[in-house]
Amino acid sequence: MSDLLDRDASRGAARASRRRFAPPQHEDCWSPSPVPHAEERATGARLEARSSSQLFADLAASALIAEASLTPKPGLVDARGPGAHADVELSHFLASAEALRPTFAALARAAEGREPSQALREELAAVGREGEAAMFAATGGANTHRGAIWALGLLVAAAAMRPAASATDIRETAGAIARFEDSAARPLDLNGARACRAYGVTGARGEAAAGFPHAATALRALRTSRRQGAPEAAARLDGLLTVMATLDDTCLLHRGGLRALRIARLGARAALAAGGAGTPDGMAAAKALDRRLLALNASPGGAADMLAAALLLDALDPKGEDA
Ligand SMILES: CC(C)(COP(=O)(O)OP(=O)(O)OC[C@H]1O[C@@H](n2cnc3c(N)ncnc32)[C@H](O)[C@@H]1O)[C@@H](O)C(=O)NCCC(=O)NCCS
Ligand SMILES: Nc1ncnc2c1ncn2[C@@H]1O[C@H](COP(=O)(O)OP(=O)(O)OP(=O)(O)O)[C@@H](O)[C@H]1O
Repeated sequence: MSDLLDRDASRGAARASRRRFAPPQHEDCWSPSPVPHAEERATGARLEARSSSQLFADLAASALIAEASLTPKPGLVDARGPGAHADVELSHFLASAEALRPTFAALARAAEGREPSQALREELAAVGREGEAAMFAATGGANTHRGAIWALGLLVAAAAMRPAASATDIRETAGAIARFEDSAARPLDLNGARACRAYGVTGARGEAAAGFPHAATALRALRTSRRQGAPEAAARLDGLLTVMATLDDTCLLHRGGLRALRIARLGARAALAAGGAGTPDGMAAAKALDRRLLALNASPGGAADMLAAALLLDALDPKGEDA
């Protein structure tokens, strides 16, 4: 895919000119990401043998690093620069992912041997909020991963409760936890909640309560593109685009309203219809979408979280036929 990109633009020039689909500065932006690959991924048996909170935490952190490092991505922070975000770049995302390992391990420990319940939901929420504090400490106050702590945190907890379960079982268990109310939640008026009220969507909470259907969508798209021979980076970008095509992403809504959501959806569909990220036409369409999102200062952060969730599920259930 890299030969589809403008080879001569430097990252700085690309940022200045907003031509963000320039080639990554380092070729390793396109090399396989830290998410374990087939032979390295935990098989069901190995997962059981190594069933430890640290394994789950490492898989979750690897998924976050892989998502952030995937380059290019429309509107999002990646190895080329901050995308539509003023206050963060890739180094913040990498530092945040590292800082969150203890949080994911603690979530897994808290969930081991448990069933979904109100008490568990509230224990996980307390750990999740500590994770948010660790993220803000690591990034100097920037929100790199709040949505991702929520989604991957619930999935890690579910995976710890159901060792060697399928991706579908893990998603459904995570949904069952999310459907309990957290009575200790402070009434924070966050951007996502405001967008949910303003536009009548259910956002990150609704996605979780439904068992993360868009993580399933991303995983199916990722595996389909791999089967069709797409390079790994293109398959991951196809996963992201497929989620963008349908998700009610409150990150897009709060930054750019319905117009941004509509542009993101139509642009993602156009890139997929043109053949996806592994083809010249698909990449050209993704490149056009990136320019439009940057002009709107809009970023599909929720879709990025669903890609990270899919990469985690892929590592937890590498041989799964289902998603
Ligand atoms: C539920 C959370 C994400 C708050 O969400 P809210 O929508 O109110 O606000 P906020 O703007 O912070 O987060 C929204 C983020 O979710 C992601 N997102 C946006 N839209 C979607 C969507 N449709 N689907 C999935 N994720 C989405 C984006 O990253 C976005 O930035 C979360 O911060 C929370 O409640 N944390 C408390 C800790 C907790 O309960 N943890 C549980 C165990 S991990
Ligand atoms: N590569 C990425 N680039 C940007 N956002 C991402 C990326 N990966 C995941 N995200 C998600 O996007 C969310 C950040 O969205 P956003 O910047 O809109 O946050 P905010 O703090 O609500 O808003 P604002 O920055 O506009 O004040 C994070 O919570 C994170 O989970």
